[in-house]
Amino acid sequence: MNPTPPSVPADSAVPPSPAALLSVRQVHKSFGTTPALRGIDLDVAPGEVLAVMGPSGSGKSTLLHCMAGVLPTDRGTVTYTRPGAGTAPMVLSALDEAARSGVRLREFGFVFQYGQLLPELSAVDNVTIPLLLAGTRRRAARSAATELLGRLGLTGQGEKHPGELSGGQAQRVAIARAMVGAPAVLFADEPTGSLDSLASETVLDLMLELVRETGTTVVMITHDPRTAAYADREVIVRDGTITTGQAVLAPTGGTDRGAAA
Ligand SMILES: Nc1ncnc2c1ncn2[C@@H]1O[C@H](COP(=O)(O)OP(=O)(O)OP(=O)(O)O)[C@@H](O)[C@H]1O
Repeated sequence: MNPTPPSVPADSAVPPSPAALLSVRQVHKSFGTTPALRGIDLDVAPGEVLAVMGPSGSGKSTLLHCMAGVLPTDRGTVTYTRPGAGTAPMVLSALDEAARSGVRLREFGFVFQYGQLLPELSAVDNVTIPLLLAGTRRRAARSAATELLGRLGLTGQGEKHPGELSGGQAQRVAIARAMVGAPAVLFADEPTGSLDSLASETVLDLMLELVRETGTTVVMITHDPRTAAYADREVIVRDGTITTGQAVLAPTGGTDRGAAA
């Protein structure tokens, strides 16, 4: 991979933040004639848990997909700086699909609301998939997957298939699968949206404990204020722009709640 040096988009007043792990500047994205994002500026600090809230259709999932390099942007930049000393920022939005896909595989984990586990595989086999794709040997992959499932409260459940698990257990398997490759960023789109409040609490408690321990940065979409309360910071997207919350890090790299929009 050849990291591209960050550049300042012509229509952005604020350059990408050097303190951010992900720095979004003036991102626009339309589907045909439907504008989904209309000039988003957003930073995510390393190790931060960010909640993205907003009404249905406001652009949250599109934003997450642009930040994660799933979707190309129409305009603006998404700059990603891999954690660790001396790593050069890369303009993710300037990479082609193959290069973005490589970054996603190596650096990012994903959890969605539904349907992300392969029903014909056991829980442990679902979790081993990313490791096997990355070239880990089967025995080591199974051992890592079993340990992580245990860490998420699923000791002894590894041989069950997704259809034999409760919704909360299945989401914990999905989190294990997203986290087993030690991603730098976990992107979660309504990770507990299909669960009742008790199961949701268990899943969030375990997920947050794990990401805090590993220092994983989290970008989490949610409609639920109780879920957003788990985050360090919250922004609200309306009509394709961020209308509430501190979107851009203070120049020192810290949070500056006084600068909230
Ligand atoms: N693949 C697509 N094709 C066409 N329009 C799309 C597509 N994806 C999103 N849109 C449109 O873009 C806008 C933003 O959608 P998006 O899914 O990002 O919103 P959201 O805030 O995540 O909504 P929800 O909370 O309901 O999931 C909406 O008008 C939506 O209809």
